[in-house]
Amino acid sequence: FFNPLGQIPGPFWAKLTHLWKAYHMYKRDLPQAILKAHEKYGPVIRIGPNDVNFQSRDAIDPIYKAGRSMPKTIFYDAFTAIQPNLFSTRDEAFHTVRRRQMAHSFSTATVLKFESTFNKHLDRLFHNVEQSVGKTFDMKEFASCYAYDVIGELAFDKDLNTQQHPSRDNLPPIPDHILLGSLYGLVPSMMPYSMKIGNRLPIPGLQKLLASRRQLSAQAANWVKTSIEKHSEGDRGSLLASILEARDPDTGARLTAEEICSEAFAFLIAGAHTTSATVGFLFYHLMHNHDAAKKLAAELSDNLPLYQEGGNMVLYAGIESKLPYTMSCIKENFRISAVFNMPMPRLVTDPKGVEICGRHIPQGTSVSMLSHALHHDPRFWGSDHDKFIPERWLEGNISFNEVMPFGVGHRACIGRNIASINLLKVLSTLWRNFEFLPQNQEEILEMESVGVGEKKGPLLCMVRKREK
Ligand code: HEM
Repeated sequence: FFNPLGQIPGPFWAKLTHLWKAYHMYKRDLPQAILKAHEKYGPVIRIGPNDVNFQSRDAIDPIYKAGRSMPKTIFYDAFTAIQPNLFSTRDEAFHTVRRRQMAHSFSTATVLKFESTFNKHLDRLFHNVEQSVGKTFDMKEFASCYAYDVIGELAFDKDLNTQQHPSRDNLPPIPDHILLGSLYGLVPSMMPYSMKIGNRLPIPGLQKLLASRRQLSAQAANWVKTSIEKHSEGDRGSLLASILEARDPDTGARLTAEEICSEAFAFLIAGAHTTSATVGFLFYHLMHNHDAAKKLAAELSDNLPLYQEGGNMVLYAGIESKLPYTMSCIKENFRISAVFNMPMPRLVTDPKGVEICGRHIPQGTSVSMLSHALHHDPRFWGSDHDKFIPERWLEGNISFNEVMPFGVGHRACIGRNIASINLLKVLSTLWRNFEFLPQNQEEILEMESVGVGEKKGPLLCMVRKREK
């Protein structure tokens, strides 16, 4: 009766307890549950006792472009692995300095200096796909190993080479780490205790996961230590080397070994699964949409030569403008299957509260948006929002600002250039040289999300090599 959010509709249990979100996160269907709740209750809903979620582009600016007055909420504390890092910190002053310190290392110009790293791993991916001609294989598994190797080498300056024997069993359980963080973070009242309690609960699966997390972070610390030892002044030949050279813009101070380790670890967690899941969805959509696949192949063959192993890899510079249809496939995939699917919560700190979509939201409320819900809003995208239609980006005059796969504002993804370059190179190289065919043309796409969504189950396919 007296709760100022009492008038905002939403699922019954969500108004009473954070466990509604945690339950759906555990079931790996939180994005679908929130979208369904929007379909039932409208664009402004309660997804927790103190959480309001918006499905309207009018909410983007007041939530994500209000700067320091809307910091991240306690949800993100669960993603602090070693020390506070750029992704997880709630301290806006800390964030400003750290982001300025590292921004240069993520600019397009800097990332393109590491293009040979992308090429090396893409060559291995190419080789693995080529070796699979005539067989059925899981493209998701290939993409996971590829993404882990590329992001691992960028973050740690170390060739992890899981593509040598591409198997999910050789990868650390990054999706499980994300699930654990998301579950801990979604029940804020438990946050100060959940990590401590989690360490003591006699649940074998949980203890195995926590042990693998400790092992990965110890390994990461070792890799960073080795890199620091071999680093020489002025060397910016890799992302890690570039970060080792990064300075605090005010004091000129460099990041300490622990700080670098924490950031590098976060790059792996934030960058590897998001990239491989995006590749998985993109290849699924193209394999199940003949027209789009044909147009894509035609554009690529008009503009790019076939890749001969050991020859020259597709170079990023200048290809974006030559490949409008390819770019629209990538954009449409980001829309229809946005992988970053945690509601990105921000805290209202203004004592007067804020006005969002005509609603007064009081101080202390957690407000959020979910890409999946925004990208499937039929009021904006039409009744065919569930269809993969790259043409909407060419004909509809729609701007990429209508979607938010990388977040928005000062906390948006710092790795966006890495992800975009990676995707364009992978898609153009593989689709130019191979025809991908799904094992099951009738398969219906289902997403499962641990906070980052991926196609449920394997992506079984076959390939034919293109001759011209
Ligand atoms: C397709 C790939 C990717 C997607 C869809 C994606 C998506 C996102 C999103 C939506 C956010 C905002 C999160 C929020 O506000 O809660 C974010 C932040 C972030 N991402 Fe990515 N990301 C991708 C790749 C990467 C890569 C490759 C890296 C690093 C190598 C990376 C590092 C980060 C970091 C450090 C942040 C926090 C930025 C800040 O708070 O200043 N991401 N990402």
